[in-house]
Amino acid sequence: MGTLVEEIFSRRAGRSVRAGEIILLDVDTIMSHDNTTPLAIKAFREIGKPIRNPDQIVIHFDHAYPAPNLLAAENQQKILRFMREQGIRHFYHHGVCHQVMIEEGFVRPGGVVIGADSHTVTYGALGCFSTGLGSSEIGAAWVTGKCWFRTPETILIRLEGQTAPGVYSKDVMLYLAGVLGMDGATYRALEFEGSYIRNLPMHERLVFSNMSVELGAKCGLIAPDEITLQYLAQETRAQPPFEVFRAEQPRYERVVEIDVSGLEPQIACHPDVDQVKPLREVEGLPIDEVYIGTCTNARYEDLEIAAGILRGRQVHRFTRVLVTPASQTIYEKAMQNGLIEVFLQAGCTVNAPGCGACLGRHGGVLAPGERAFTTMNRNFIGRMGSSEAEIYLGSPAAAAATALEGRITDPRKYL
Ligand SMILES: CC(C)[C@H](C(=O)O)[C@@H](O)C(=O)O
Ligand code: SF4
Repeated sequence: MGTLVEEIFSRRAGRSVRAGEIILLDVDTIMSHDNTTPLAIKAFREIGKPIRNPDQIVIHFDHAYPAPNLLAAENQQKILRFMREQGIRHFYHHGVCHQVMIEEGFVRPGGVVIGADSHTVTYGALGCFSTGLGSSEIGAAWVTGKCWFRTPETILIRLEGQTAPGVYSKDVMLYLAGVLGMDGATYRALEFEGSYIRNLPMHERLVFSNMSVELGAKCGLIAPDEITLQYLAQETRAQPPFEVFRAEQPRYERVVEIDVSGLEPQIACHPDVDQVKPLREVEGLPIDEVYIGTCTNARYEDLEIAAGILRGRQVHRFTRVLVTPASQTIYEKAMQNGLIEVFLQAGCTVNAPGCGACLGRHGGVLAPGERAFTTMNRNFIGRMGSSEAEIYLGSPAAAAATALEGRITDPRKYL
């Protein structure tokens, strides 16, 4: 009984848990990656106790992979040695950690997953409580297999209606970021529901959970349903049976209702994710780099939408257009279905799956004065390289249209 997060915590604890309560829970999986594992190892060594269960631990190389410099190479070498020493088998270098976690079946409705990465919240779209933690907390969880949480209060986001052509879940989420603001959900659980969500395919639902942390949320949950179960069966290695549950007589701290029917394509402007406007208002702004990638919007369907716009056309001569599929599986499917060919023929650069240009360390770093349009989730100053660069966020369709014109372009023009 209660909100989705109370429901998940109660099931796990075997008794009724309510918002505000601090609770110690067994976790299913503990995730970290090339960027955060070294500090977790340090914390683990300081604790000086053995790993409870190496099979609970999943480590990814994705943030700067293949290593773009000596420091990254040495860190990855150190992690590989640690995994061998500790018998950690779940190691992936097959794309952005969050996408791979889902594909490989580590994410289940009712599950509890922690990760040394803020976008661990992504798994909430499958009804899994998941949240990002600091590396030392992760090192401690390796030893105990547990983690403490303060059960968050919940803000319900009720989304009704149907979006117009050219408007995607990314536009709706950006609009919500504009409404709530960057600290609008600090340490709250977000719960997404309504007729829009119920009809939404999983790849679009994932955008809401993924970007929940941009509003400060501890998690972003969607109740598991038929769409969830089908997705788990068809797109992941997760093994049934799966728990299906919903919020029962929930008490919400706040309810935000949005009718998505009237929305047009949105854009988050430099330098914050809540600087959101209808994209039309900044149309024509010149763009040096377009980046279609990340754990937010580089799934197969995102690439398909972008390719649909780029097919048979050429991207602007002086705009770098980078496409980085979220995972190897997505890359492979995109290749089999001719999408990679479309990107290459249009003049895009297709990068190895992973975080790519997102962190500003490799794969498309921005120079001072450059301006990027990307499908990412963050656009704060310095995110993609120079602190004098600007970043704008939008949907894959808007990114593709912008790539063609070399300036911010309304995707509806190319539908
Ligand atoms: C490097 C990592 C800790 C970071 C995060 O936690 O989110 C990164 O993935 C990001 O998106 O900024
Ligand atoms: S793709 Fe970007 S936002 Fe996602 S985990 Fe990687 S660095 Fe973080």
